[in-house]
Amino acid sequence: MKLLAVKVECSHELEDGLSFFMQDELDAQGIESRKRSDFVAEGQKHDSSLVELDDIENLPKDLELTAYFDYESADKKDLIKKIMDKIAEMKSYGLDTGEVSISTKEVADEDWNTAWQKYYHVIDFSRHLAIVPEWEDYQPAFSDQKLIRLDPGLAFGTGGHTTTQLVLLAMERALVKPMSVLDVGTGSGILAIAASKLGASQVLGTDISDEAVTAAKENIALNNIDSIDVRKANLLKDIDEKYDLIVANILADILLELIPDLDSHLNENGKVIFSGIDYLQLPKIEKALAENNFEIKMKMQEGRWIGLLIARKPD
Ligand SMILES: C[S@@+](CC[C@H](N)C(=O)[O-])C[C@H]1O[C@@H](n2cnc3c(N)ncnc32)[C@H](O)[C@@H]1O
Repeated sequence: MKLLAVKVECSHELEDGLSFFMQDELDAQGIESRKRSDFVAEGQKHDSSLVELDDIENLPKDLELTAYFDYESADKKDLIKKIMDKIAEMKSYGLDTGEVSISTKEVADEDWNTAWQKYYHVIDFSRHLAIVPEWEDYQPAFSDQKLIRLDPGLAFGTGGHTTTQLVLLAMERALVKPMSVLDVGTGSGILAIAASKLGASQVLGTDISDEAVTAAKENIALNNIDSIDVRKANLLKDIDEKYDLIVANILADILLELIPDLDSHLNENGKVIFSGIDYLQLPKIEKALAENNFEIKMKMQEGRWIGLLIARKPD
């Protein structure tokens, strides 16, 4: 599928309002935000940093928001006009817009998937887990720290993205015994592999994308694990089994489709971990969960991303 990428360079003061507008009113399929201040903060971390400042090409002047639209149905001129009008409206509220420029380009879907993966180094994520690119050496900080070896290829999931890390954190909390785990939207397979390394008894990873299924299988083999299956599937359709833990790091609108099918795929006392939720989209997810008899046991936020640990409401 071809995508139209619309890049808006402006002041960081517009980030929330403009992201919300492009996602909710212009129907962007995804939004990537590059903010100078984030890179500077990452660059100041010690040697476990996810991003080396010196490696960054085209460090943004302030904020770069890139929204991705379906190429076939997008009307480029109309989108630009609506974005410019919105920026003018935000200026009239007294926001500093900075120096605004808008550019567009056509990209293959894969370019979007790999956009996160440019700066990929060892991530010594926690006491229990480190994520190690296939081509790098790493000496575990603890003798029993588990290594997730990865070559994400074209699939999403290097471990560097906040949304993935929120699931890893919640999984460390939730996996208190050898559980069966379903990883919906497995991408590179990172969460399925992490679940297995954290002691899951049996894991299924699914994805709608052929590239992801291939990448996940390769990464599972790289980690010498034989208790993980990978299957192409659209959310929970065509999945018959029940699981103790279901994890899904997918954008909020797709999670909304998944919620009604959760109950029939969860064992008794089963748990669910969601990530990929922009904080502006959280109310929709909270409402849908409540309507389907689920409650939020733990809520995590990093930047604008929300991760949730969820369970059935008690009877
Ligand atoms: C944000 S990535 C998450 C990858 C990995 N699990 C992680 O946490 O880093 C979302 C993944 O969901 C997959 N996906 C999107 N829509 C889907 C659907 N309807 N059913 C299954 N997978 C889907 C995408 O192909 C992509 O690999």
